[in-house]
Amino acid sequence: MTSRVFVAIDTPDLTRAKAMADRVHTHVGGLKLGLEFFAAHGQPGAREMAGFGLPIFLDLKLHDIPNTVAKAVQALAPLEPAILTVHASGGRAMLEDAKAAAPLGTKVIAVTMLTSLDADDLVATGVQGNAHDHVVRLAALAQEAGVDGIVCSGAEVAAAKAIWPRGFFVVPGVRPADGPVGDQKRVVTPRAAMDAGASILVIGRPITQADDPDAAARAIAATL
Ligand SMILES: O=c1ccn([C@@H]2O[C@H](COP(=O)(O)O)[C@@H](O)[C@H]2O)c(=O)[nH]1
Repeated sequence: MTSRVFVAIDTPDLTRAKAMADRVHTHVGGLKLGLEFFAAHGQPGAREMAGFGLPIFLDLKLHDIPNTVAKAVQALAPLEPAILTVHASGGRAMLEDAKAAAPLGTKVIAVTMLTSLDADDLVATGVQGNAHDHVVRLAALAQEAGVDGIVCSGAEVAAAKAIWPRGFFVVPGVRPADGPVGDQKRVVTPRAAMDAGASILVIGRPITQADDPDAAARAIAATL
């Protein structure tokens, strides 16, 4: 079965990105390219990474007025990414326009509450309620807007799936038991995220910063 792990290739160094993808590409289901990589290498870099033959997840977390996001999605369309992210908090019209502008084969996925945030961060940013309530509220908005799914932590995925059984659930903030969490605050293990209903997992540093990235990717796959 194809792996449900997308490895986050978070580096501005194209040579390093390609070397990492080369090492792990037989143990993962896709490559996630985010702001760090795309800011450095843009569409030509994404095309080079597509050469590994794995689905490309463009994690650009677009967040602007509807017209600007729709035009950005149109500009990205030639890459035909398997997955493209926007921020759910951009609002319903922005989500609708992003989905309308995306190629048919691209899943548009709305980021709800970043996994690097916790309850205190919600208070500090003026958001009412806890992480669970915030994620479920934004999942409902994303579903109504017609996008394909959401990004949330493994702690909320079961609740989001309960209101959106056919949604596609992307779970980052994944850490093998007792691994360093770094800047992530809402973390779960790969197994727990899958058991809770994740469609795919996004895993970066536990693989890419391991002494032996292929062994780390294989070890994670073995727990799923
Ligand atoms: O809420 C979110 C949304 C996206 N991410 C991205 O996932 C990876 C996680 O990397 P790790 O090294 O496994 O922490 C990274 O590219 C983030 O931009 C997220 O972590 N949380």
